[in-house]
Amino acid sequence: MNTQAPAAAQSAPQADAQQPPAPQETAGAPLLGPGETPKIASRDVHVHYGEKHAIKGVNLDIKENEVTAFIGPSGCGKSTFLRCLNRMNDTIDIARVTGRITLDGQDVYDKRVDVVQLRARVGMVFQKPNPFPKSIFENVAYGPRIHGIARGKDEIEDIVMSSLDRAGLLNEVKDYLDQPGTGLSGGQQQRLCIARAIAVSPEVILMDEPCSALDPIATAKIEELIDELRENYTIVIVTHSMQQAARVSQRTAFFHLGNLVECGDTEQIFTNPQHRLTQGYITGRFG
Ligand SMILES: Nc1ncnc2c1ncn2[C@@H]1O[C@H](COP(=O)(O)OP(=O)(O)OP(=O)(O)O)[C@@H](O)[C@H]1O
Repeated sequence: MNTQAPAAAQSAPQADAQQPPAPQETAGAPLLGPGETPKIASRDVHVHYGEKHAIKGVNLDIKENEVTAFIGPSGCGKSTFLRCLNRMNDTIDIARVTGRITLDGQDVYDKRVDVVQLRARVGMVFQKPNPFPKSIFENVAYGPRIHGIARGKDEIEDIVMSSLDRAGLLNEVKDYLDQPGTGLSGGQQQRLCIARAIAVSPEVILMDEPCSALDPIATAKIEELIDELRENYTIVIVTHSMQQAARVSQRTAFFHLGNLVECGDTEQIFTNPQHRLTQGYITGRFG
């Protein structure tokens, strides 16, 4: 597989605002330069749901220890592409993924890949907080137990405490660890889900609109947390909020009708987009 940036992607053309670009015409810098190694690399990735062509030849590199935001109008394929990165689309019968996605250079769609292990390395946090119907402690302990990450009681307890701490939740719940996770507020439940993802030592955390069900205060806490987490994890976030993308991400990828239209430094995308479709979206001309 050719891993060089397509020439058109390097030269960042100005395309017709009415027409979605062909995949090779992605503006900005979707691929890293020579000498830079992506954590995740996608090459010519297409997704079909039956007849529906939802993702059209996406070439994109995701940098390590950065937050990459996926933005774009509803239905443009952000969540579909996110789900390709840890094979969550495998759970959708009619979804067909082609192309190549690598994690640290290894093909995640290789038949020998253990999908359960892959999803431990590339964890996911969903739009609606979805704690298990178990205690706060058990929500976090479950993953390390089934993955055999921790053996003794003390080791499990250490992981639970440090995961809750990293997710910024420990102080609020330390006296109620045996209470049901579902009894927490929405924002706390989402931080519990982040703690649950962290507990299995992922390298990448995918977040699909993690704040859409939360109030502004809970949202601010999650955004702060995302900023702290990027020191140790690679984060990819789908968001409908351009303000959120601008606040939390270092790189932003703009999708439209299944195409990756433009990708670049978040500041550049929001202040000096190269593609007229990106400009139209961020200035609110469509969405
Ligand atoms: N399970 C599915 N079965 C069939 N079609 C689907 C499925 N999931 C998504 N699609 C279609 O694929 C396209 C991309 O959807 P996707 O949810 O990835 O977009 P999105 O940009 O994340 O949208 P939103 O911002 O509204 O969440 C849409 O046309 C959608 O209807």
